[in-house]
Amino acid sequence: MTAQLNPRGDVAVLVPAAGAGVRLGPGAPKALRLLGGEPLLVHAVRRIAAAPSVHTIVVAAPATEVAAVRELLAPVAPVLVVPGGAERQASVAAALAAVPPGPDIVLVHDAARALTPPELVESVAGAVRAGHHAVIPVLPVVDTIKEVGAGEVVLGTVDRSALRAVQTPQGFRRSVLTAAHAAAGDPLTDDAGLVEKQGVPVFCVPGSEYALKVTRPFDLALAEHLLAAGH
Ligand SMILES: Nc1ccn([C@@H]2O[C@H](COP(=O)(O)OP(=O)(O)OP(=O)(O)O)[C@@H](O)[C@H]2O)c(=O)n1
Ligand SMILES: C[C@](O)(CO)[C@H](O)COP(=O)(O)O
Repeated sequence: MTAQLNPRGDVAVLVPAAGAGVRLGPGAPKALRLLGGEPLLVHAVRRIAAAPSVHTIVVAAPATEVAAVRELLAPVAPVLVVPGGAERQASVAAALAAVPPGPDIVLVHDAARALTPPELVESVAGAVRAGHHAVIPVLPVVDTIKEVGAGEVVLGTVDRSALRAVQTPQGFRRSVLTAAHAAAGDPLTDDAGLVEKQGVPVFCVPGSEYALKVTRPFDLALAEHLLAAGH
């Protein structure tokens, strides 16, 4: 099977899926844990593949699970699978290195955001296509945010009007993401952070509540409800 989805598409999506899922508790690597009877990664890839602009999907799998992940995803969508690294950033770099010639837009999307709608993939890619070299989906921060010091004593209340909670997929001109990873130092938690360090402006688009990251057991329970409700 070719690893290409839409040959006219201009978007490659990298899916870091090599994390352990420590915060979710003991079990299989998080991307392989079940949501509605199917691994999180299957849900994520199915939704990415439904986005019409997507040309190629590259999954960074846990190193010991590469063959199993290829087999798992074969009936879902044509994908390339590479071994991930010890940090998310290394997993993204490995997937980026495997993108074939062609796509000029690269999105990076956590397998853990399993219910992300295809429309968000399209809106992030569309903003890159429109001229923004780096694009992130964001949500407003809904809670009051406190800065806390030693002994759990509040130091102050943070002005949250300028704060945003950041999701994936994050989208980039391919050359911009490649240069940012080539220059990367200590691992950061997201790719936009690397691009910011290069002085490239990062543009925000509205995120989606359904793009929640399954991080803790509560998130998985919430995702189960959303899936059962048809998302
Ligand atoms: N070495 C790593 C670490 C993380 N990821 C991926 O990056 C995404 C976001 O990471 P997170 O949700 O924090 O996953 P984990 O690192 O698995 O979580 P934890 O810190 O609880 O172990 C996930 O899809 C995860 O599989 C990865 O590909 N390679
Ligand atoms: C990339 C990310 O999902 C954006 O919210 C997030 O930064 C991943 O961070 P984590 O600490 O590895 O969950």
